[in-house]
Amino acid sequence: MDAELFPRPRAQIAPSAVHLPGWLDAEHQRELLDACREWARPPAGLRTVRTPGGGTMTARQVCLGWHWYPYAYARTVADGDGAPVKPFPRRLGELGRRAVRDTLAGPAPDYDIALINFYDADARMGMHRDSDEKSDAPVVSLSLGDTCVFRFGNTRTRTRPYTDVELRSGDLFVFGGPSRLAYHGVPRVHAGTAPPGLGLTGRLNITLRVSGFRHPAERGPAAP
Ligand SMILES: O=C(O)CCC(=O)C(=O)O
Ligand SMILES: [Fe+2]
Repeated sequence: MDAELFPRPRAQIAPSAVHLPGWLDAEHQRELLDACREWARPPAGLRTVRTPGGGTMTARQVCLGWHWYPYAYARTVADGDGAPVKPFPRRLGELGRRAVRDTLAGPAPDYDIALINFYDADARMGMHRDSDEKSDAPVVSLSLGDTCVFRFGNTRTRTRPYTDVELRSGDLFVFGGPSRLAYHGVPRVHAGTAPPGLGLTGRLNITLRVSGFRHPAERGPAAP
């Protein structure tokens, strides 16, 4: 990571919601970026997500382990090329458990879902809750590339009170416990702020979740 004039401290943003700046060093960021480039390739690669209202999400996405689409999970890219979702890599599970150990007390979860979002300079993500899982295990979020504004709110409304946090390349954000279902979003990406040595134009976010699914029927509505 680039040397910083003032180190950014760890911060608790809400109960059981922790921001750990610079958690991944430059080498781990590059390794994760290389892996994301592989995962983004077809089949079951990076895609534009269409919402039921006829809109599209501006962040493009690829899923590992379980395929998320608005608003359920499937084993195949039910809203895309129909290919089986790529497996959830063991090393992401280890990374997720380490992330939780370094931020929150409590058991180390068995992660089985990764959502990888790619943001170009104009991409955003509206305020939403990660509520399609059947587990209250903490969500782990890793950022690579351009800095963004991550808005972390409350469990009741999409609006205030919320806290705007700057997430930079290598930062970790974990939210669980009473904040697991808090609304959050990305109102802004600062173009051209990625570390020069990383080799990424734009921003990648890797979100790890526990599905809690035991039976296929538990994953939500049937595929379209
Ligand atoms: O890009 C981010 O930092 C947030 C992503 C997110 O909230 C999600 O994928 O559900
Ligand atoms: Fe989310």
